[in-house]
Amino acid sequence: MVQLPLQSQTVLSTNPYLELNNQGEVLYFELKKPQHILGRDPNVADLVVPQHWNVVSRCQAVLRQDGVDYRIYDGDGQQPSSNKLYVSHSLITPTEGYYLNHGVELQIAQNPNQLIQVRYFNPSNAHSVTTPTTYTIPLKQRSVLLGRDPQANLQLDTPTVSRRHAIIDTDNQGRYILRDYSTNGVFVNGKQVTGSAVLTNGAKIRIGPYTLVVRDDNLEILDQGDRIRLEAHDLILETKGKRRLDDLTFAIEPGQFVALVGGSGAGKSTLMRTLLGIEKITQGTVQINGVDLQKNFNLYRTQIGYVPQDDIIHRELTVAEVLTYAAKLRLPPDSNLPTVVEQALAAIKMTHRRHALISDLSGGQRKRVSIGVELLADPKLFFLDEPTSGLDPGLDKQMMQLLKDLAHQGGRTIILVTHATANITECDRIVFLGLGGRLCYFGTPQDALQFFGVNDFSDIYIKLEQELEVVKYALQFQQSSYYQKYIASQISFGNIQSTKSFAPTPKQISFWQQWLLLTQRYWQLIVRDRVNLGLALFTAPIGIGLIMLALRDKTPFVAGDEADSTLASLALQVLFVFTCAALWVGLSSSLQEIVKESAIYIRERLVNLGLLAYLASKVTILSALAIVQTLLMVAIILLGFKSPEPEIISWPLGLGITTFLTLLASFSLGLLVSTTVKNSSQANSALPLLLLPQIIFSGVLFKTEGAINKLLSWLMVSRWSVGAYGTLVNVNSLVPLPTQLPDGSTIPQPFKPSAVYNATWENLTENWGLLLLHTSVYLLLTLLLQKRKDIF
Ligand SMILES: Nc1ncnc2c1ncn2[C@@H]1O[C@H](COP(=O)(O)OP(=O)(O)OP(=O)(O)O)[C@@H](O)[C@H]1O
Repeated sequence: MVQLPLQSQTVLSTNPYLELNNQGEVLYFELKKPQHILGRDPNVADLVVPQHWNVVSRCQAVLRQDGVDYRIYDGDGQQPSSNKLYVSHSLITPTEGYYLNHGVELQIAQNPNQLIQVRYFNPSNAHSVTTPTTYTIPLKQRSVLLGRDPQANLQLDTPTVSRRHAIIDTDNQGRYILRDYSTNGVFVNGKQVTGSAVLTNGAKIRIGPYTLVVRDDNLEILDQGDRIRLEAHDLILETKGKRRLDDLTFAIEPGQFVALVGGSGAGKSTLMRTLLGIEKITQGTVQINGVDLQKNFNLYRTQIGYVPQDDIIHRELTVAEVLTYAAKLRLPPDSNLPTVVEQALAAIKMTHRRHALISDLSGGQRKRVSIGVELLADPKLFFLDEPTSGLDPGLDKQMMQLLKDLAHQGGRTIILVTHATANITECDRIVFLGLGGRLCYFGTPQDALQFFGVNDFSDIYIKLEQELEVVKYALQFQQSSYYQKYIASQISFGNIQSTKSFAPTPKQISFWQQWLLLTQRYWQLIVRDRVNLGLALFTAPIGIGLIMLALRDKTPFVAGDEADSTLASLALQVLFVFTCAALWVGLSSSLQEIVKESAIYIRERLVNLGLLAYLASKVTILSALAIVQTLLMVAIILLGFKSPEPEIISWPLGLGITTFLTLLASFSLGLLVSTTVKNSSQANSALPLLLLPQIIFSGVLFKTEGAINKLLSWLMVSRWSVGAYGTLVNVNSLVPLPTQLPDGSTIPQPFKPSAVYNATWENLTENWGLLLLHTSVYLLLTLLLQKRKDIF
């Protein structure tokens, strides 16, 4: 919060007066009478604004003297005005009005490109100063630093703002130039600044939640963004002809705690995703402080908190580690991370459990940590999808109270989906949806009981089981006094222009920073899961050790003194086991790796996670794992089997490269499957299905004859892996010379030499090249499929 002494404008007299600022055009009105009317129509109003100020209604507001000051009412004191009157984005009603103190600032309309600032001054009662919400600093002839730094000329103290976020200088033509040095970016007139931007008079600058405006030679805070009002206008969502949201209109005031309730399939989650800006709507708008959310999602993506139904935390980390990684990923690198993490821990009342592993926490505590992750960025608009599901009644109550406190004490607007109604009275408003996304009620929980004529909330669910009843109540609600009170009088029907949309290119910490962070986190997750790590490292060596036992003193890769017609087949079988072992461990180490954290990925991607950095961190750690797996496999093979004579390349080196490339291709295939399956159990079921064709079409157990079989074998990692091993061992050379029978014929050999195993460089590099090609194609497909999951 910026708190500075009021920089008052020209004082006209000692009488109270209003200052109206319409995008830089300023008017003053002295207040002398017991009642004044502000408006555009001279027949109605005595404080008349010019006709082209069409944001102002014909009768915009009534001011009635109240002691030495005035109280202001929206519209004519009975009917609201079109664009409404707000104080810090909270609606001022026609009937209750708002008491004016010296220095207070109101707005007509909300959209920063349209709104008119109204300031009230009373020089004779200036001691009752309220903290002014506006702060102006001069820009002329100096360098102005904007940021979180206490030394900044304009301190913007919120976690998503960098210490030195941007600097405004004057160039030699007298123009103001803004340079962006931040992590989360600067938007000027809705466009993201790349490097620098010229600021013209009236330019709107967005930095984190703040909206600033250049007025003449000053920079003014137009909105601190710490209070968010949300309006849904005529929301309709249809999918394949089926209506999922049916013309919903309502407004949620800053700091309200709101529950979306209704029967299963009524559309609660759909509505939440729509309000959150991540579900495309067929018709209607969602406005955040008067700005169309869907068209300006990037402006708000770091300002909105969202806790989906699934936990968005890794179970292998401790509470403090989860919060620290999330803070490093989401906040500017110059943030005071320990303090931010401490504050989040305190807000979720988990300071005492900071070192506990997430897997050791209860469901309610895990949910609290997910909430803590979102609180790091101090969002003023917060969505939660069923945060109390699975909690016992006591925990349900604690969670609802925690959320209520976060809303009321932190000034946050909190919207949650819930099925639990035991503590619904903690909410300020409930949105009751019926089948087909119909609005059956909007208002306080207490009035809901009256409207439906019941004593218990669960009875409302029973009443709304039948679609006919839903239609009846939706209509009844529209005609009720509750609709007038909670919706009609709260909605602004002004002509709201939507600000220009722009390409969604959120700025994020650099690729390398994200990669390093994600790699560190992934490494920690892998080493914490000791059992899986042990299986990943030792399964293949154990498998190979078992073959050694089975073969006893046979040397499959080296021909003995006596001709053995089965030796080549045996060598190929053993090499095939190497391939299968590498395939098995490669696939099983990677199949779960994307799907198991898909909820976390989707949430982090929505904030600022880079897809390339994410996949690169997976490939880095899995490659490191593959190197260790390779070393172990090579070591056991060298120990257990007599090495063949090197023909092209040394056996240990060739063995190592082939094993590593097989592992690389296998884990890439695993990642590809992990990105396509829906859940972890599908990933597990996929393993045999993936291995079977690799075994059948490897060319070892069956000859790959015919075009289709050949093509299929080309698509198998196993074919190229066993091809490379066979080339290194020179399997063809293990076939003894055919024994001639007295009649001149020869005894048929069990193994016919194949061109696939020709011991040449070309053959070896072709096999390795194809393994690399498989790897590249799988990773590219993984990237594309993962990209397709993006909401924007
Ligand atoms: N992606 C989608 N495409 C088409 N229809 C969908 C989609 N997602 C949900 N629906 C349908 O929209 C309706 C509302 O679903 P939604 O999940 O929003 O309901 P809900 O009230 O949150 O239900 P629950 O309480 O069971 O979670 C349902 O009929 C559902 O089948």
